[in-house]
Amino acid sequence: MEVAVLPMTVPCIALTAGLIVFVTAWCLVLIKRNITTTPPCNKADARLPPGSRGLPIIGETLAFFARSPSLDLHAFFERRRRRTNIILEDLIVSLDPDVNNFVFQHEGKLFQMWYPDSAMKIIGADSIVTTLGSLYKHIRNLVLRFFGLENLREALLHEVQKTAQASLLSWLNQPSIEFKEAVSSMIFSVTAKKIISYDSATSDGKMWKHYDAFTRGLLSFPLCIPGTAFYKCIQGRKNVMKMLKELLDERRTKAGGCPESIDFIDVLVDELKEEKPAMNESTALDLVFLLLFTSFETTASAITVVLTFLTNNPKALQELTEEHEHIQKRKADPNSEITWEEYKSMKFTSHIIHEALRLANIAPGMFRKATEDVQIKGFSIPKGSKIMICPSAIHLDPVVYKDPNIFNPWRWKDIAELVGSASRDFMAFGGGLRLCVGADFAKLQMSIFLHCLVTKYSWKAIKGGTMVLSPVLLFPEGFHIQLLPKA
Ligand code: HEM
Repeated sequence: MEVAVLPMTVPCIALTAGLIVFVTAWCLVLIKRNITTTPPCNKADARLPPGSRGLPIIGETLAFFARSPSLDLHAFFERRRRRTNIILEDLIVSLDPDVNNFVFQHEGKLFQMWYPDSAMKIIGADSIVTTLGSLYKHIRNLVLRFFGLENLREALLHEVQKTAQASLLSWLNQPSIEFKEAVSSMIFSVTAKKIISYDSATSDGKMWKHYDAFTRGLLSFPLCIPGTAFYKCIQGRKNVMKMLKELLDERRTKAGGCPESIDFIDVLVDELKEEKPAMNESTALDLVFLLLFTSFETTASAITVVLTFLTNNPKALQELTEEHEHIQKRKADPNSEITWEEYKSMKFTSHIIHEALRLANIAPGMFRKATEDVQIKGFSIPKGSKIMICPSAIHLDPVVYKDPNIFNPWRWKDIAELVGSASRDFMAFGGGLRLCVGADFAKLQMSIFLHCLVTKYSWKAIKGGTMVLSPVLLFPEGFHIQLLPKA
């Protein structure tokens, strides 16, 4: 057993897969795949997790950031998986599924969400991430009014389908499109319409441009001086926030619109107008900023991963296509929209999505803080310790998933259907109380997009498509494809 204390700069995909954050922190790395189960111990007997300090100042930063040329477990984690090795002071990196599960199960009691200050600078100091207790529940319910199952069924199913069809058609005559960029913009137009009534056809594209600058800078070195990508990222956020503030002020002075055209920002304006508002303006604006961002960046990455796997797996593509052609054939009117029941019948599609998310580990780390002294498996985690939960350890565990590095959507046929998008062995959307609020929406968008794609089109890979972990998922050369009409 050893203790690893790492002063390091940690990039993490914070909330969702898209929230890539640079963090400068002193970290203790706890990583342990095979911690021996010890009998319940007295607090006095419990040991701090073992590990080792890295180099002075930089700790194990370089190893953590090193680019891994595949989706296999990142070398930084793999090395530690074989050791009994926990954290210590500020950051415990947990690769242990029992510990991960324990933390999720005790959310709000023994642990609470925590992200480092530098991450909060990017996602907003008053974001949903920092909210706790009844305010958190209130905000989560507000978000679910727009992105929960009822609204998915009543409104978003239709809107997602319409947008996917129009986007695919617009890509058809182009010699090459960078797929992730194109999908990001498509998704942004759906979610931004719901959140701020953004109309991609009439907009001047400024907000999308600022978000784009923000996203590109997220993976850069956090040096905030003019000219650097990180500086542009921060400027991108400032510009978006300015636009959102102007929009909020404008809506405040307007009389209420008709119920059908109410968007998320209208709901927030009503909240702020209350005599004792549950949230303040800053919380409202940070929420809108985060929702807009997470909703497109994460899902676009996920769809790109799916397309990459399908390109290299003709058998999976064929079974997927058959599933959707079957749905199409059973329709009385082939041009009618996908119904909720048809969407729910897309079983193989959901296997593809879960398999891609399992392998891609779009959100490689989730951060929590211990609010009490906690004993887990014979180790002591002192109150105030910060923990990074790493789902890739379980997603790539050969005991849980046979041949874990192989894309095998068929394995999901033997796995019990997930209740609420997560299980002890599947944490792509997190777990516990803080489970991703957009999980159902993301899966719906992916499924409907795939339906529209495989029933009408085929594609040819032109360039790129390589996926690497750094430790966040990257497409260093993008993924350029040509969309073709189906033969
Ligand atoms: C494939 C797509 C997505 C993935 C892989 C993903 C992943 C995640 C993960 C792992 C978390 C938990 C973070 C933590 O526990 O620290 C999370 C939280 C969150 N996600 Fe997603 N997400 C996706 C799509 C979306 C979408 C479409 C939305 C917006 C509609 C969204 C909004 C959020 C929000 C607001 C939270 C914070 C929830 C809370 O604190 O309770 N995500 N996501």
